[in-house]
Amino acid sequence: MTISLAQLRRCSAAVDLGAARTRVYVKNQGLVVDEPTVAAVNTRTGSMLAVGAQAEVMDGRTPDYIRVVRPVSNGTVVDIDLAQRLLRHLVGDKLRKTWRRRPSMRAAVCLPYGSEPLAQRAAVETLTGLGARRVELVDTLVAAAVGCGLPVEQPEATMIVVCGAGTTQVAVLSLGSIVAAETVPVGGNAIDHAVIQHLRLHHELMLPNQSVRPLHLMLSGDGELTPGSTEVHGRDVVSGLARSVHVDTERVRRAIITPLTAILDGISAVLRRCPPDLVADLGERGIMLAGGSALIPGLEPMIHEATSMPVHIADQPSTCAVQGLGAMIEGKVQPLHLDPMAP
Ligand SMILES: Nc1ncnc2c1ncn2[C@@H]1O[C@H](COP(=O)(O)OP(=O)(O)OP(=O)(O)O)[C@@H](O)[C@H]1O
Repeated sequence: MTISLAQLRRCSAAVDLGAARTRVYVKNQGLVVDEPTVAAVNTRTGSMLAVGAQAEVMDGRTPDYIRVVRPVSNGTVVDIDLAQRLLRHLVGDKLRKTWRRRPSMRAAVCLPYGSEPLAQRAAVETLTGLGARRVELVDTLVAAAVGCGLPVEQPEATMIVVCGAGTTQVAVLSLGSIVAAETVPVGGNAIDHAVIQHLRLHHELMLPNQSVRPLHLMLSGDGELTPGSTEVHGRDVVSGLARSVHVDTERVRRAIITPLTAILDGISAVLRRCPPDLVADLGERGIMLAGGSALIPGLEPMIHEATSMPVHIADQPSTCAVQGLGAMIEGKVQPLHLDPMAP
């Protein structure tokens, strides 16, 4: 199947069903949904109690009969029915009106590089269940590169690293296609896990999931602006009581280096497989970081130090992929030869 820009231009909506967040771009409206891919379900009745940010704050705070679930794992829809119900709630009237007006509605979905046919089928079924007559699949790496404003259609190399929640995808693109790519099973979740383990080991403190993000924010920024230590609240591992500790921010930064090295390995593997001409281009242009985890403190300088290449973080790293897909359905992108993925 060949996906052309002409086909994408006939789509009314672009969807990025991520493990952490779901984003929907509607033609002529822009980004209408950017919410956590989370639903709270009543296990007794099967009814959905909350979705998105409302459901996320319930995580870890629910009684037995309520479960907070994520229907997407590593970019793959693992529960089609739940994903459809979640999307239906999130888009609400925003998309329903558009779809009612256009019964032959088409949608574009971005999927991780190298997605299995089963994962592609699950994405297509999720969208067709919502009323889409046809679903176009686009590689997240291509969509994110377009969303970052990289000249992917030119005969020169561009390198993109999409750091998601469950995985990090690395690719070198030229002439609108992927020349070499790699998926590393490390993302924001692995970094959160490293922080939680560090506090468990060195401070005997169980950190609630909700507290990891504020800790990230304290770790980011340069050393002068970031305080040397920061107060964290959690539960004492031994007594089970609430406790606060002062955490050395530098030590937490060091604790997350180990999972980050896997991303460096992925970048090196892709560079090794690239023709020398393209690697020479990259020396000038550098590496573009996209995805929510591009903001992980220390990632950018670490990649720069390991590769000696310029490293840039996209302006809006979290929404690059869906914005790129949105630009394609709006017809704002120059002709390029997209790497198609058959449903
Ligand atoms: N400011 C920040 N600092 C550090 N990490 C962040 C920040 N903002 C978001 N993240 C991390 O980014 C991840 C979410 O990124 P993104 O929204 O790109 O993922 P996704 O597309 O849903 O996931 P995937 O690509 O794995 O399906 C989360 O793990 C989150 O912890």
